[in-house]
Amino acid sequence: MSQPFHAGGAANLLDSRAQSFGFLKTTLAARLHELDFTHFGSILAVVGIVPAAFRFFHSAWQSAATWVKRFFIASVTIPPGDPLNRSVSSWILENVVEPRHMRFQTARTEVGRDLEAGSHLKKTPRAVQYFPHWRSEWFWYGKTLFGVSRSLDSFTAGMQDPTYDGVGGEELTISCLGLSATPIRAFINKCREIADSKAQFYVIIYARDRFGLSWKPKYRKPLRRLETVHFDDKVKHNLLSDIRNYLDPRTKKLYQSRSMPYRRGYLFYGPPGTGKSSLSTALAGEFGLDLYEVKVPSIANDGDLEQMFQEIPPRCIVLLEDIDAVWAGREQRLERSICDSASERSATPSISNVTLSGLLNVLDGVGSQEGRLVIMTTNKPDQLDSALTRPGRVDFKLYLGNISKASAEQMFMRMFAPDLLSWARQSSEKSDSLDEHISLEQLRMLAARFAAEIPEDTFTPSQLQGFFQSHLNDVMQAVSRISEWVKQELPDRSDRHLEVC
Ligand SMILES: Nc1ncnc2c1ncn2[C@@H]1O[C@H](COP(=O)(O)OP(=O)(O)OP(=O)(O)O)[C@@H](O)[C@H]1O
Repeated sequence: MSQPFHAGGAANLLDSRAQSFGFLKTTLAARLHELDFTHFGSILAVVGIVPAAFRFFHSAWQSAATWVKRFFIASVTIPPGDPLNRSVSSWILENVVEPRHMRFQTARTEVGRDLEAGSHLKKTPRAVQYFPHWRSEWFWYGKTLFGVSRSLDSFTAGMQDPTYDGVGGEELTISCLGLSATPIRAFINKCREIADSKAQFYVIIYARDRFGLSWKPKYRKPLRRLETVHFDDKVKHNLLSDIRNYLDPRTKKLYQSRSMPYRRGYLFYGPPGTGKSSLSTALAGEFGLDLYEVKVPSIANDGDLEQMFQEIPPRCIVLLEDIDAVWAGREQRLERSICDSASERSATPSISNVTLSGLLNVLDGVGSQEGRLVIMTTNKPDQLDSALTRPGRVDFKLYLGNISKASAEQMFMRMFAPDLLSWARQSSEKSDSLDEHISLEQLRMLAARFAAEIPEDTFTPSQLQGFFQSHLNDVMQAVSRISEWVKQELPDRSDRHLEVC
């Protein structure tokens, strides 16, 4: 049943509201009567003066700061992208910015890393990276107070490049109180020493930035020891002594005193997956050199190539990978891009306008720099122009081929020997399981048994690496399954060979 409507209740409510408004009205009227309007004038005058006073103090502060800067502050500015910038920025991040737990941060989705927690899901959530958003900081180093400021103009643009890790890409200015920049130089040197001592465990690979305007450190790869790249020991020894001799400062003087250009070129050739790139990176680590990756097909013209080479420092490795592919198929690609419709054309990979003579010119032309080590790699050495491989441009040719029995044995030891340590630890914890673990001597015997199954010069090292990847957890299984794997792979190889023919 519906409730009856009581008009009396509503009327009471209206009455009580009317009473309270009346009370407010009378109180306000009484207060306004008491007010002296001359006070309003003073309040307005004070309020009007505040901005003017603020402007005055602000400009006084700025002039004082400029004056102090001019006479009492020394500063050093480091341009963005310079390796020194990275060294100093890393120190400041680690020792000043991160401990202060900045409240302002920049976040972006990390490329190439998924959150492991979600790996059971079909669509794995991607990890998020956070970067402190700092502009200027003060800090003590020893007994000196330093200031550091960072120009953030390029920071947001740099963040759009997934390979940029937020370190070293912005102009830095370090300052300190005093009339000399010596304390800043000492500080910068210290940062460099620390960075160098850390970098000895990494190879830094430089590549052109997205716009092709400057060199940027693209990857920091953990050092790969030369022992992990398997090929003929004698050839390896010759290669190493050749490079060691070239990098010796006495060789430079000898070359210069005899008016010979101080350059050395290397050509690594052989089938795909035989270690040409791996060897280049391992050599950079062995000799403590940075590696500059030159991708000729993505360079617009000879002028850009020349500019790139001019910006490469003298002591480093310049790597030109798959050099045969640069001009191969260019005619077909050109034809295709002329015939294709506009939309299809935009999807066609860009065609390099770099000419062979442009490349020869940067390698050993009149204006080319000296002291570098140029490595070219190719799968098809016979397709290279003889001008590119003549002595002076290529001084050492190295063939990397299929794996030998000896190298297969070394590879086996490399795959399983690191486990010896953990086996030893486990066996000391559980004395009853001692028999299950293998000694170094036993492992050597297994390696010999394994290598005996591998036909000489038949499989590429990367093929064998693929086999190890699926048997890493069980050394005995690796030995027992290898003959079966060889049988499986061999017919495949002959089929493929027939197809190619
Ligand atoms: N000689 C080798 N010793 C050890 N590992 C090797 C060797 N050759 C290849 N590998 C392994 O195989 C993989 C591919 O090697 P890499 O890229 O160096 O070969 P590549 O000859 O440069 O191939 P491509 O010509 O296709 O560029 C790497 O993971 C590497 O560890």
